[in-house]
Amino acid sequence: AQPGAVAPVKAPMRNLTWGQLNFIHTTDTHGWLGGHFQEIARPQYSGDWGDFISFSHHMSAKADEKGADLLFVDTGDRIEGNGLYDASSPKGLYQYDIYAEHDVDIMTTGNHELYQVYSADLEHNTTTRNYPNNYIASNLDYIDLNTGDQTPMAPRYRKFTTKNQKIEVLAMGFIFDFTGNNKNTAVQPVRQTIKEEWFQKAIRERPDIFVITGHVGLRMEEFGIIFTELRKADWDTPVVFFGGHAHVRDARKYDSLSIGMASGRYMETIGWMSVDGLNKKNKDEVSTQKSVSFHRKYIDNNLYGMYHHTGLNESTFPTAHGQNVSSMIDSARQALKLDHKYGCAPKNYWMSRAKHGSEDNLYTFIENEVFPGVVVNEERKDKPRLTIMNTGGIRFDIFKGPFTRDTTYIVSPFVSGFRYVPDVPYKVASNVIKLLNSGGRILDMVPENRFMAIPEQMFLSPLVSFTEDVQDVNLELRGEQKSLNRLDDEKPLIGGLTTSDDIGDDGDDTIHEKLPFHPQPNAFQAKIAFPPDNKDPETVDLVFIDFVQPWIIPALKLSGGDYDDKDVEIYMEGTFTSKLSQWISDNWKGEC
Ligand SMILES: O=c1ccn([C@@H]2O[C@H](COP(=O)(O)O)[C@@H](O)[C@H]2O)c(=O)[nH]1
Repeated sequence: AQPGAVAPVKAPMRNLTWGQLNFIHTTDTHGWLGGHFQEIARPQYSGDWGDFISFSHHMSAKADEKGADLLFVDTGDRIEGNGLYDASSPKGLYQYDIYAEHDVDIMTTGNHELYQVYSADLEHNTTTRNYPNNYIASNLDYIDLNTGDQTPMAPRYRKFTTKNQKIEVLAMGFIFDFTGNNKNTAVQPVRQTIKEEWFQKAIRERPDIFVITGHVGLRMEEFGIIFTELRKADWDTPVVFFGGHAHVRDARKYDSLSIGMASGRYMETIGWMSVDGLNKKNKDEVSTQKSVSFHRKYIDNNLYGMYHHTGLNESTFPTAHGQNVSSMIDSARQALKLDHKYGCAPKNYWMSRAKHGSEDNLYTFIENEVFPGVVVNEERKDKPRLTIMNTGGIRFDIFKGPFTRDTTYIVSPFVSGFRYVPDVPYKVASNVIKLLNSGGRILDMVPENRFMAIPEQMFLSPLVSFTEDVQDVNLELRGEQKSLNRLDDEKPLIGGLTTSDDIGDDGDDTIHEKLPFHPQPNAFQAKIAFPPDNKDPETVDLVFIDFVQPWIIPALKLSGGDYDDKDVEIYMEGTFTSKLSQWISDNWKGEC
């Protein structure tokens, strides 16, 4: 763990089940290779990439002892969302080398690798080269902007035989039907990919198991499309899907021989999947087992759990390699001055643990405090303005205490700036936020409204429930101190991730108290420089974060405003991220 990391708390644990073929899955790590080592309220996620490397080493040795196999899968979004990636110039200066210390057997791309030309270039020039035999790009091409050449980012699929059990694996790696990628990549919609000759050939290869990985939420349609097509060609080969993107722990049953799992976000979760009863086809050592069983677990990323699952302890667990990687992270953090303090947060501000509109809600805080302080164009400062941002642009809670350079990128990693449409009739402008927050989509050709929201809410499992509308008293203590109605409840449970998936409620390796989860709107809005008499202004400047422009123009049109992209201008210089750290420096000057 990183120096000064919060110590994980002793907690009731569930054990892992091993099978013939086992997987460790990471996804949506978003640069959190240092782990959540300063998060006092949730100490159960404080392991770092070095601990994970030691854990991986011991689990591989265990697999060898058992004569079983263990494969490592990563399903993308390795970047954006933490100072370790975002604070360097250029971005990712330290991230790629630290990440590459881990051996991955099957790797895919996420949407975050593709938003910027620069990061897609790095994926092509660095990550695919770090993992030449493991990176798979079933529906993604790279475009060389100098020559115009379009080639697969990596092989479309991969077939290999495992070390111990000699299981033949056919692996693919997808990204969801993403349209926000930059000009140096091309994403092929999954419905088209399944018609490709290579895909039709691959699904007829009769391996012992298909491993379909992808930066795809399990409740999105893409895996379902692939599964249906695969089953038309092969009705009985087991299939395991590994997904991501939605930032949740989840598992889905496709049929009795198939399962999918997703393993959360931000290095909070290490996914575990074991498969047993595999029938090795056309080989001498034919297994006679007839039914396949799957076991999934969501491992909290901390040393307490890693000791538990490996049977090791503080002195026997760390490997020299793991310790070296922890030091690499520490050195990078020092070089990037990630602990540099901009100010002291006077209290906690929550994205989903508090209702929108309440004083503990982070979006409400930005609406009421930050936007009025920073959204100013000196030449138009007296003009009333509405300022709109999408909730998905804010990535993490703010905790009471130091607000650092790292916190800035954790809360707001993106490079979005402010644009505006000047002098919009108030009747038209004030309708926009209502349309952005309505269900469905504004127009057929723009992405669905929910793509503005936080990933955790974009594709909800029917099993997820929101917190009932109760008084939010002592919110910051909830989940950390309250005990659950358990028979052995002498010790209170620690607040953390609790999962209900298609398999049941026993997926989390650590038993936690459930934390509140309130639904948030797709976008939020601040009214700035409005007339003091509460009268509606005639016209306003409609200011918005550039990410939401694809929704703003159609919403204006639908509200009766005849605007298009040509009417949009830069409102002021600077990104939301830089404005946020400036506001914190100016306003949170206390001691902590
Ligand atoms: O520039 C950006 C990029 C993304 N977002 C928000 O993030 C989600 C996607 O998050 P994942 O981590 O890929 O799941 C996107 O839908 C937006 O809500 C953003 O605001 N700005």
